[in-house]
Amino acid sequence: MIRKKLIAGNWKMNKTATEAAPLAQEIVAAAGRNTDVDIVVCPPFTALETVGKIVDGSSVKLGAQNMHHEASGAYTGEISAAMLRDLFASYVLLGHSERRSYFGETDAFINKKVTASLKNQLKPILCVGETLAEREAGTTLKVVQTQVEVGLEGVSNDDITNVVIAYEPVWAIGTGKVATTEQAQEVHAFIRELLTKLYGEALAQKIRILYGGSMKPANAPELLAQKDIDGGLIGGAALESRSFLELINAAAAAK
Ligand SMILES: O=C(CO)COP(=O)(O)O
Repeated sequence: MIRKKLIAGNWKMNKTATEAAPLAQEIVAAAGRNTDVDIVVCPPFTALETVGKIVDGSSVKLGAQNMHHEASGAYTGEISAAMLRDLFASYVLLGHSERRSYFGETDAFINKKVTASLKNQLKPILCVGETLAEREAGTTLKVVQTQVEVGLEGVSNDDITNVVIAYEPVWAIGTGKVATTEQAQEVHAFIRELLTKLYGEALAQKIRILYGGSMKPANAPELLAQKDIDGGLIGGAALESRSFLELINAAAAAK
């Protein structure tokens, strides 16, 4: 398989630094030498340093959940790419649906972050996905197309293989309602087609497209077996080491 599977845990606004440490230790102890699957944990900013020290030297990589696109300046409450790099983050989630819906992030704004992250050697995980209303209105593919096209504006052929896309249908996030494998594969294949149009077949085949939204050990094997599903972006099931490790094992088995 040309694409190595990637399992990323998005801890969202959960875990103090004190609480994050044992979770990170358990993950490193059980999977820190696993090289079959790329593993990323994305704790809140306040736990980045603690978790970063724990995963250092293991195969578990550190990711942040957001960043600002400017290098520095008067942006109270914000965090720059350089600040993340300084704590040894190598990935950053951008455009998560919770950022889009609660904090008004637009595709154009998210695009600035995508290009800024790449400039700073951070790998962006660009999150896209439709709401329930958009799915019911039949506009899923159109919505996802705009999110991908605008999100990736200005990203060069040299940089695109450092980008990860995460398809997270909003109606499946935290709801226990997972997309069917057909629904997920349809959108993943569509995104791959879009990437092929934008970057050509050879590069598009190298880009990882993750599924997110109520992915659990029980439904992961079937999702991860789909041709264009290259891993998972996990919320709830990433907050407990046992389920997160089961997902890593499911990805290793699916490769
Ligand atoms: O939003 C998600 C990951 O970014 C998915 O969350 P859940 O796995 O809790 O549905």
